Amino acid sequence: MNKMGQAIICKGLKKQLGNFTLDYPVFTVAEGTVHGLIGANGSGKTTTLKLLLGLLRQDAGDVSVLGSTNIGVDDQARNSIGFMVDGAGIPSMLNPIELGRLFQSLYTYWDASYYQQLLMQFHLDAKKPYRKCSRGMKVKIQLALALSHNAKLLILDEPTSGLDPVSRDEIITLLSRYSEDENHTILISSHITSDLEKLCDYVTFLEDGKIRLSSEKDELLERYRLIQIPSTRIADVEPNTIKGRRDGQFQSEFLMRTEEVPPFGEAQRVTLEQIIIMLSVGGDWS
Ligand SMILES: Nc1ncnc2c1ncn2[C@@H]1O[C@H](COP(=O)(O)OP(=O)(O)OP(=O)(O)O)[C@@H](O)[C@H]1O
Repeated sequence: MNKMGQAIICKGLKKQLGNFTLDYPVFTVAEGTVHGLIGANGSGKTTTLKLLLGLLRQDAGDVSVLGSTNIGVDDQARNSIGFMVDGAGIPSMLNPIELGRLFQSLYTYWDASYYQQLLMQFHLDAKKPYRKCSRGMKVKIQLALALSHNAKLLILDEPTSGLDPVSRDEIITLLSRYSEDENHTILISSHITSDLEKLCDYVTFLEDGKIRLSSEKDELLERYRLIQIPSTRIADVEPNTIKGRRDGQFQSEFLMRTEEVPPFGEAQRVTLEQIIIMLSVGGDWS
């Protein structure tokens, strides 16, 4: 992992869309890392990625992606970024072969044979127009297009959503392989936390347009433990140490900082999903 610089830097980023306000004092993605954006529906993941790609214009603040502050008009930056967001940039009447030709004309370093290989690997019908493809097929076509011009940075919105388990695993493996090159960076949004747990070095949790937590994944998984406490011992737990809780009839399950686990509690390791659920339902993010 190369932590020489930042592939993405946002400062004072603000965007208002109807009643929704996105507000990030600071958000960064380190070069050579895989960074996951997690958040409930409507928390601002797609809006974030569109702002980074210049598909939306911010109301305030600075965005720098691979050193460019305006990637919409910066050819070099555009060549270095592969993205999939909401089917943006895909003329839906074209089939995968025609899309390949179009992208070849747009990207300097287009790798036609790798694109062909991905179409075959994904079992895609190269002659079926994009608009007639299933949701899963569309995701795969977008991924094949994003991965075939030797991009240094991938910005991917929900690349595994709508895919069957085998296809999801295939995509995770493909992205893992891509990330082995220390010059490659991925920013990926998803609500499938198990996918992000496999893939990411860093995770950022969004809630209602705000960054609640941004951390190295392994550090985060070490930071918390789940504890089962019988109802009879709950009064012995210092309330400030309970970061999240789920109460059952005879016992409660607490999310606690690892160093604050009481000696009478049986501590278990947590998954990213458990951390999010426990913190999101009235938990203490501090
Ligand atoms: N053009 C728009 N006009 C008004 N509100 C918008 C517009 N685009 C997005 N929003 C609102 O901004 C909020 C954030 O939307 P966004 O698509 O970024 O969320 P998300 O985290 O990607 O959600 P999901 O997981 O459902 O894809 C939502 O409340 C959405 O309704």
